[in-house]
Amino acid sequence: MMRKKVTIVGSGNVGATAAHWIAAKELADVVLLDVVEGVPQGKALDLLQAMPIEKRDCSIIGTNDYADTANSDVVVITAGIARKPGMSRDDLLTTNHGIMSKVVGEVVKASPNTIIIVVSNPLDAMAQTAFKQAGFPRERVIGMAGVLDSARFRTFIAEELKVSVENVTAFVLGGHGDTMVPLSRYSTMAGIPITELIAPDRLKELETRTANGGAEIVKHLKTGSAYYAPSAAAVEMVEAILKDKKKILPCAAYLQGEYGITGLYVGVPCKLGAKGLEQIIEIKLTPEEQAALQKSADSVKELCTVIGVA
Ligand SMILES: NC(=O)C1=CN([C@@H]2O[C@H](COP(=O)(O)OP(=O)(O)OC[C@H]3O[C@@H](n4cnc5c(N)ncnc54)[C@H](O)[C@@H]3O)[C@@H](O)[C@H]2O)C=CC1
Ligand SMILES: O=C([O-])CC(=O)C(=O)O
Repeated sequence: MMRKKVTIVGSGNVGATAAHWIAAKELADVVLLDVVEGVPQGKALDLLQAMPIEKRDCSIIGTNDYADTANSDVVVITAGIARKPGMSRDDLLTTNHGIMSKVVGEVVKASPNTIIIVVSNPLDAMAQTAFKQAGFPRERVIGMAGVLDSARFRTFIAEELKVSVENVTAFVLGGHGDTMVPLSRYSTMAGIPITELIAPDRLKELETRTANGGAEIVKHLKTGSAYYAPSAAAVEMVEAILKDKKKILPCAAYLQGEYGITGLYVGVPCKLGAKGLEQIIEIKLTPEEQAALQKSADSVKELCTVIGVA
């Protein structure tokens, strides 16, 4: 059987670490691409030389040439600038919009049948940019944010309840920004709703920490933003697609009336399989939850309007 091929555009912190997770899981051959000469080549060669130690067989190449990315099964786009302390993700909008538009044009020429996973920020507006630029059906352009935000929420819940992270499920919906919507009502410990286990005030604190999860790490790092959990989250999506797992994950998807939202990328529960986005799961929301989701969608729309992709 031919191995699958995954291209990662942007070989910085998130991109290179995503390559690391893919290789460690032996999921696919990896092509790391960047505009900077030498960096993708050096990181790819270094990672490749870890394979005998890790007992994994993957080809890993670094390049500046999209010809090497031809016919990728999945392309993960992490190209762009990351924020520093004092910045919001929205401050990256114009620069990353320019980068995303260029990158997607090249990706699509080299791999017209690929599935694109967008990671660059501000996430939902960048997914919308990629979707419009690619001209692909919505099934093949998906944004990564909800898996990360939910993983943060799960981490905090597991710490609070002193249980294994494996026992905790959680959903965070909405745009990947301050207005994201951690859905405590649909989050569980061993199947028990956490709303029955954690007092409302404390739960609110965990939700707020989740919504500020990215900024908390930026404040520590000072030179950039999170990358271990973000890259692991993107790779969970890659794995669900390559293995046709039909896995339900919160992802940014182009809504066409679901949740009362049309023509916009927003984080919702999605089924991922070999075709990419295979289904959007509509869960019943309370009026407060629906209003919070709508508010989040409104802030995504504002950004999309600024860059002309609304
Ligand atoms: N969706 C999410 O949940 C998350 C999104 N991010 C975003 O992901 C992006 C990448 O973050 P990091 O890897 O930490 O940044 P980084 O600065 O370490 O890496 C970005 C890389 O993109 C490359 N690049 C810039 N323009 C390019 C182009 N035209 N073509 C190819 N490569 C290009 C740069 O040379 C650099 O190597 C940022 O926008 C960040 O905000 C980061 C974490 C989570
Ligand atoms: O905070 C950032 O800028 C990077 C990101 O999206 C996250 O870690 O959630």
